[in-house]
Amino acid sequence: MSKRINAIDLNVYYGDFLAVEGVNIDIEPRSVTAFIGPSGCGKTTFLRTLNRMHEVLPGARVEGQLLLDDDNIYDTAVDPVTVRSMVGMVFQRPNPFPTMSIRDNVLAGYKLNGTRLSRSQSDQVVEEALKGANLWNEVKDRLDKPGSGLSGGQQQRLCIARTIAVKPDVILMDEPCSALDPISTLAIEDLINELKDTYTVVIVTHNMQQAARVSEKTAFFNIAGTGKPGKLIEYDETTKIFSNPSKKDTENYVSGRFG
Ligand SMILES: Nc1ncnc2c1ncn2[C@@H]1O[C@H](COP(=O)(O)OP(=O)(O)OP(=O)(O)O)[C@@H](O)[C@H]1O
Repeated sequence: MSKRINAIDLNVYYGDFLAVEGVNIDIEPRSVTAFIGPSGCGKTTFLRTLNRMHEVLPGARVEGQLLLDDDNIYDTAVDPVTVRSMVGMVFQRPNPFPTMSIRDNVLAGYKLNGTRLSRSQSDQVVEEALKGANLWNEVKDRLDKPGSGLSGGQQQRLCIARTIAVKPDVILMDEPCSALDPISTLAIEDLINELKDTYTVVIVTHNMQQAARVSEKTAFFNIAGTGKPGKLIEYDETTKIFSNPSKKDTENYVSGRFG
């Protein structure tokens, strides 16, 4: 279920603009890895290369290799749609399909990839995914009501249920709590802590306390100036990054001296 991610000499472009340069990183399965760094250093751009979402933009491309266990997801024979079913993504703003019921939101991945489930199979998928996202007890009596009727934090957990319903190997989260209140944020952080028992979780966050709370490893990205590419500066145990980083830039950033 959970897979190792290994980026080798990864360069990421928007047209001619090299946005992220030369990333080498080995992300462990069944763990939470946080990406931190100042605005514009390429955290989101790099995250979106991990499930080939980057290339949906015209002119956007990637050089280098991205291995999921031993398979390069950028191999010409690999279908990006398959990659996206193995590597799910949760976005900054909860984005349930507003007119769909809670139940249909959870099942959306199956509908999109054309998998037909019997009523009892789909009941089981819905219950398991909502339990996995710590949302079942709150919604089990209103599964046929629209997903848009939930609170922001519940909607984000519904999006996580939708992601885990298709049984991915990796879950990418791009600032999943930035639109949420502190209580909902804590619920998502607790959930992330549980998800790592089953999945490889990678989270972009601006909140350093959050990175410290949820992740085992942290990757610090930085940018030398406007128009320059973002680079991975330091990648280590989260406790080391926050207490005794090896690089001066990391220390300046985590101690709040810039960014
Ligand atoms: N669609 C795009 N087209 C062209 N350039 C882009 C696009 N999206 C991002 N960029 C550029 O790529 C670089 C990295 O941006 P990215 O959003 O990945 O940074 P980030 O570290 O996630 O920033 P933030 O913390 O502000 O979200 C920036 O210079 C940005 O302007």
